[in-house]
Amino acid sequence: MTTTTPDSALLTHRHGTDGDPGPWSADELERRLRALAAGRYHDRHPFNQRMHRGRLAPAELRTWVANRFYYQCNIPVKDALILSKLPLPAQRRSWLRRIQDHDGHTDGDGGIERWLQLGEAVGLRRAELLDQRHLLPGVRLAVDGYVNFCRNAGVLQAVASSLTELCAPSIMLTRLETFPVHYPWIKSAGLSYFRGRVPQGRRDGSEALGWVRDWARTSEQQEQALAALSFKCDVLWSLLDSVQGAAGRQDHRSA
Ligand SMILES: O=C(O)c1cc(C(=O)O)c2c(n1)C(=O)C(=O)c1cc(C(=O)O)[nH]c1-2
Repeated sequence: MTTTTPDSALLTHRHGTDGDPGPWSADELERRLRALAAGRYHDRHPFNQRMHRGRLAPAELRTWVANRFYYQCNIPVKDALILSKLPLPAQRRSWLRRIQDHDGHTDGDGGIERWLQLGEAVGLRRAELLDQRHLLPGVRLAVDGYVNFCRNAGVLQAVASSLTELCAPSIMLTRLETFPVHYPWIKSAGLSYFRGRVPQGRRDGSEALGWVRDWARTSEQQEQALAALSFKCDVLWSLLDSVQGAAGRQDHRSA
């Protein structure tokens, strides 16, 4: 079992007077959101670290790809829930792009299709991903937890929970650099999901950050935004804890 770095100081510590600390400036809120994400992001998880150092066996990579598929499938679902909470046409138009990025405009494109191609490149048949036969209970719980969070939370918290995307482009670039070196058996075409997410993640992360800066004006709202991001870091971390646990059991069987 691995744990995330506790960072309750980021959630609570304020400089103020007379017991009424007052809200942070938008820049200070952004600094705290970025610091929280940088300290708790799943690029620090031992499973991702092993992946990026080329230490995963093909079966472990397949377990990760098959399980992450459930996350991929649910991203547009949670984005539809968020879209339904956005009050303005321009905001909904903009958020709609995220759903299209994953679902595509036709059957043959979009992020979910590209993840299926990644699956094929690591040796998984499409049917194996689509029928969820490899889905681990802990991964289902973590992803369903994220979707339900976005269903039940207010729009500020739901949008703030997507802010892990501030860190996602860099993890995509790490995979694009390290996979060809460490896993040359994976065809380059299979990595197109990661290529596509670099500009998409940058665009989405900065849009969501701008909205959160704008909306989180009170101390309570700012703390809600930080707590939402903290929760999302836990979702990603738990997902990898489950995948790592299953990979350990695979090792045990083959030992
Ligand atoms: O592979 C990753 O490490 C990673 C992380 C994240 C993230 O940080 O939430 C996302 C993605 N990938 C991703 O591909 C993606 O489409 C995505 C959408 C979101 C979101 O919360 O809206 N996060 C992520």
